[in-house]
Amino acid sequence: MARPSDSDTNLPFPILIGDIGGTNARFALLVDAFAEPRSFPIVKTADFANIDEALQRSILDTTSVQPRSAILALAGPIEGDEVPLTNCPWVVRPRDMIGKLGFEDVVLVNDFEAQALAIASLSDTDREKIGGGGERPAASRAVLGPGTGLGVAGLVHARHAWFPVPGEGGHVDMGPRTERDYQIWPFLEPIEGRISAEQLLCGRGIMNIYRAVSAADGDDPVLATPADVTARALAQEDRAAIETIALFSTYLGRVAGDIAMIFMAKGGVYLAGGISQKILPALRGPEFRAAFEDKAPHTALLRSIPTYVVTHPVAALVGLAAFARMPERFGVATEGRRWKR
Ligand SMILES: Nc1ncnc2c1ncn2[C@@H]1O[C@H](COP(=O)(O)OP(=O)(O)OP(=O)(O)O)[C@@H](O)[C@H]1O
Repeated sequence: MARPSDSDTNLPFPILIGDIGGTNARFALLVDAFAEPRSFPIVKTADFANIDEALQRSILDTTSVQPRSAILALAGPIEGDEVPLTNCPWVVRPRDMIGKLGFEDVVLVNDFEAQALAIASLSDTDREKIGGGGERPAASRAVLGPGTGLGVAGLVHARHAWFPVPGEGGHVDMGPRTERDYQIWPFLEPIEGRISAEQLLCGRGIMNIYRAVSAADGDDPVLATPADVTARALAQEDRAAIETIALFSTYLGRVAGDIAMIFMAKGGVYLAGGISQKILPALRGPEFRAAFEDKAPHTALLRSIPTYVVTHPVAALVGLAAFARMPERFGVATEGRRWKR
């Protein structure tokens, strides 16, 4: 009978690792602690009725290696034996994975916990530095990821290990600060009266800012998707789109600076999520870093903190692979989220 276990011992290889978001699921297989991860094509969650079918058809049917355990990062809170995903109809049932797919051991973690694991070990080829001082290898770090939503996590170094600290930091309050903010704010769409960071800093947030900029100027919004807005902005073709992405960069810098102060993240603040990579040229501009540093009385502190855009295409899998190989390097508690045969 599969039961949640509180044991923190190593998982048996081969280990399947997976990062399952609202839109895409990315998987890789670790045959042993030393081999390079074998990756599989990214699958669309909408193409499969459930995760078991996706694993069977896109992984298990395509390899002779039978994974003995799985570590899956999920976009959603992990509670109980049935875990529904945010923004996707899949429900992950570890007991079914053990009973039907041949796994002996299944661990579930939060998707931003996996992003935090990743930033412990990304090399310079997997990140681009956007300002700030030098590296401090043992200092705390933080990661923010604008994508379908806004994920946030800290990464604390203690007792020779890295401890990921996932939370709901994407839902902190945002307020107007500049004169232009005060013009735009009345037109932003709130949730129950509140403008949270996630109302601005995700795909939906790009549209929220774009429509508010247009409304504040008395213009009709003509662009329909976040990709349209960023494409026009990066091509310097549309005034409202250009301002939208400049404001997005400013607001992302403000929140990133706040998160840096909360975690005292002298080791750096990392921007993950699909959108950071897509607007990288804009993040290299002055707005992001200026807003990040504009934190009197702590301007000098913030100036010293490096910021990075994560450029690795599947960073969460890098984090999960590092954890699978050397769990003792990380303070990841598996109580209540590990199931064994
Ligand atoms: N070129 C683009 N510029 C800005 N935003 C974009 C662009 N293309 C897609 N988006 C938006 O990015 C969001 C998806 O982000 P991302 O790719 O990080 O997904 P995610 O949250 O990791 O999702 P998942 O892991 O569920 O697939 C969507 O809101 C989408 O509208």
